[in-house]
Amino acid sequence: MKAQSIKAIAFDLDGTLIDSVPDLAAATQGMLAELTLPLCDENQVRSWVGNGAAKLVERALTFARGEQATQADIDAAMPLFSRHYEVNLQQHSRLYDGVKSALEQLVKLGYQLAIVTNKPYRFTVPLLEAFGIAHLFNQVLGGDSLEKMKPDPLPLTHLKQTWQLDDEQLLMVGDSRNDILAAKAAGISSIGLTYGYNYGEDIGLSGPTAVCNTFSEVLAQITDSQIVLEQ
Ligand SMILES: O=C(O)COP(=O)(O)O
Ligand SMILES: [Mg+2]
Repeated sequence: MKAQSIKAIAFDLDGTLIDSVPDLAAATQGMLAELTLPLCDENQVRSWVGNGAAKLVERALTFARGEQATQADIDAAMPLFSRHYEVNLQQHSRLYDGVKSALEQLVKLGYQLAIVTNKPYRFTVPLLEAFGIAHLFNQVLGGDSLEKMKPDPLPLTHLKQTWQLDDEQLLMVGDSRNDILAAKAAGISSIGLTYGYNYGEDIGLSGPTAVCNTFSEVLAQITDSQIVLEQ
């Protein structure tokens, strides 16, 4: 499959465009403190991100209680986490280097861009707006926008249907095995980034079509006609 056939790109958010762990960690700490449970550290939170906010809360509670959190625990803690996170979405988070200019360049070149994140939708749009990149995306899918989230292919197959794209016309770019697994299950190519969060695991082990170390390399991969993405 050639890079030239790509028309649309689905970007993951946390660990791909935005280093969001500092604020996710602060919200997790705030939640644990309110529940008078032992606190965790930022590195632990980094290893818990990837399957949406409810899963992060479940992993934090399981750690703090020393036993598997029940659904009732999670349901009770979720509003606390959400309250802390929504007022501090971008206190300490930052866009990774080169992200904004590369996205602007891709839009200029005529690519359609989407966000396909496992983060709940209500946190996703304000975060994109806060960083001044919301207008660059034609579609934003949060982890709760459809019935299933990554690694299920549903958000990507939904995008293919909505935009009437063939498999080789859509590319997924992400930092987690969930992004790569979703892309594979949807039958599309993927670029795996090495700098994000992937449960401490090498993204190459998930078998993305290509691996990039920086966001600028992603732009080069997509726009450099020399480079062929082999499916
Ligand atoms: O919220 C998460 O757990 C991960 O979000 P992401 O899919 O944007 O990496
Ligand atoms: Mg991610």
